Amino acid sequence: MLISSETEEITLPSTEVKECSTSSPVGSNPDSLNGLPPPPDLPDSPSLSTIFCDVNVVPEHEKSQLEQSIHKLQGEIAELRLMLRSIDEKRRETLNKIIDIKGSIRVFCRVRPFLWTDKRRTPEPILSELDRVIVTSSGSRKEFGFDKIFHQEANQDDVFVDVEPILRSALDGHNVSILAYGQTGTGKTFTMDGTTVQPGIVPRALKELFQQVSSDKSFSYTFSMSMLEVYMGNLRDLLASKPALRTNETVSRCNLNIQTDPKGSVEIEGLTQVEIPDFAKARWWYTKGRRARSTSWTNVNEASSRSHCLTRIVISRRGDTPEAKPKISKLWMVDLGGSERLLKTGATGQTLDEGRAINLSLSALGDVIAALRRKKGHVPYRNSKLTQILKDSLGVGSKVLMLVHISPCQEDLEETICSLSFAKRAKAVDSSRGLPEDLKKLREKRISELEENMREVEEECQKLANQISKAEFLLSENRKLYSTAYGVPDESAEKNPENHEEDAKTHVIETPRVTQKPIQQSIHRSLPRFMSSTVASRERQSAAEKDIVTRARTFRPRARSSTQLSGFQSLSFSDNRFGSLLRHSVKNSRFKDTNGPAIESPKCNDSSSLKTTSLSRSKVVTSSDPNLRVKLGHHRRRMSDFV
Ligand SMILES: Nc1ncnc2c1ncn2[C@@H]1O[C@H](COP(=O)(O)OP(=O)(O)OP(=O)(O)O)[C@@H](O)[C@H]1O
Repeated sequence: MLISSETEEITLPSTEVKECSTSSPVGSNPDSLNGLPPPPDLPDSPSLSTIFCDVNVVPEHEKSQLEQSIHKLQGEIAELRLMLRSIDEKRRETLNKIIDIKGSIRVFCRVRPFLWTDKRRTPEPILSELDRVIVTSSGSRKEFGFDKIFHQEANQDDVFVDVEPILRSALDGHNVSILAYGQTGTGKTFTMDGTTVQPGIVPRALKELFQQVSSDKSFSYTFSMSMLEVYMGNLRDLLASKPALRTNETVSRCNLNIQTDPKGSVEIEGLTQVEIPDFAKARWWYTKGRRARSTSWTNVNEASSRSHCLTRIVISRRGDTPEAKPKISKLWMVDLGGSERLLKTGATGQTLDEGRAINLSLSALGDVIAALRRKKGHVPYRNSKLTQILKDSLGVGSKVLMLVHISPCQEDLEETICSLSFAKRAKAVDSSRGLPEDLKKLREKRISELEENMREVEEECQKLANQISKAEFLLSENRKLYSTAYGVPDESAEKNPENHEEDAKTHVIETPRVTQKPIQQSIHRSLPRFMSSTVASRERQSAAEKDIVTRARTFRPRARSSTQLSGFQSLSFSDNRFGSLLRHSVKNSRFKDTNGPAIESPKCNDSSSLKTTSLSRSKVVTSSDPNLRVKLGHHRRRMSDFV
């Protein structure tokens, strides 16, 4: 009768009588599901047809046939989902095994190519091989081993290929940290943010997350994003709505508190957390955060280049049943502050303080990672704000990826050796290096077996996902038809959240702050006592806030500028899996193309940030150290690449 997977495709206005097919409803034929042609690119599929009939001539027995078909399809979809869930479970276990064998803390090294400003000398001091870097300095030779090395010619794609599996882990429910470490100017920001034409890890990861969940039929996911900066031991919210300058809010957003609950989960009080329903919204917020960082850098002088910039994606994964508790995981992507040797730069005053703060926190990070790697009992998380924030995403059950960046230049050699030594410490012990040859071979063999296994399971998952997509399409067409023919409202369409306008809104969730008076009482009621701030800690906080205001005033710019980043405008990754199916069949689909303009999100609440003004490019460098001044000037030029 109405829609068949067997008849030729005929699409007619819904209520006109053109033809009545005598074939059975969609899905009632066993071939309609099991013999589905992969993948379900529906517009080109010859097996589907849409034939609309006049309701007045539809015989009663066909109504029940259609009902049966709908019922059957529902059952088949449920069954397929169950199968997919169990195969997906296998996939997750396999991936976890691979990551565990390779090491849950992986350290990669990326060697920056020579820039036109570099003085190139031969012979070059750095030689990078497959899994080691050899440094030759004044006749001595040092070797540093890594899990992976990206040579000077490696591009952003090459790097992302090795980052991708850890993102899958984040979707599977593990907390994940991706950290870019290295001397100033070695390419940390390039690796994490990238440029318009060469997007880095963060924009690619955002795109990839949405792509991966669009094909995941066994769970539903929601993402939310936060961005913050750690400057001189203080936390600054980068996604907070822009308050008027000099208000208390400006100050309070500069010093957020970190809380840990009894289960060890870390939360940052008052930190803005925005829902990101799609990639377009995600990149809008990310651009906003990046802009806030560069603004702070111009307003409070070198702040952002002398700070750690952290992007957090909170992933909430739900199963089929609404009553099941969602699994929450965190993905941190961190552009660490540049590691400098202060004696060498001869920094003084503010610059010295900043350098010290960064070095202290980096060394605390190194201590934590080394302790975790050695599986030592005590892990010194409390030694810096950075490690306190990342506590639940560095430890047991988490996956850590550190990308150490080095310069290829002779004049940076000492810094390079420091960075490589840091990496060596972080990767000490738990590595295949030092293992006997036969054990190494066994390990490699096991990894390739698991990877092969993983590929098979992924193919299986993909097949099932395709079948579910097809079955869902058939179901929705049958439902539509039923509703048109018999005047019964299509309940599933009403329930579908994709049809809800509300879904398009951006929700800003803010973790409550204990320092805000009206919220304070409820916090005291809801938080365990040990998590509430004490009088002493509040005093410390208000002293720190005053300090920040003083610093901000001291460093008020002579010419204020703001940089508008448009790093994503030319991003275009293709989702070739279901794109055409959904473009043609499902309105308002979550698969829809997200390559919209970068700074455009009319649905976002913060209208102020939508204004794009003509921005001054003048930048002031006020470092107390002449050497550093040159470096920072250089850095600013690099920052302006994003303008
Ligand atoms: N792999 C690369 N390919 C091409 N250019 C690169 C690469 N890595 C870095 N660069 C260039 O080198 C310069 C310095 O890079 P970047 O600003 O990312 O360094 P950084 O380590 O983040 O510095 P800072 O610590 O000061 O923030 C930039 O102009 C960047 O475009």
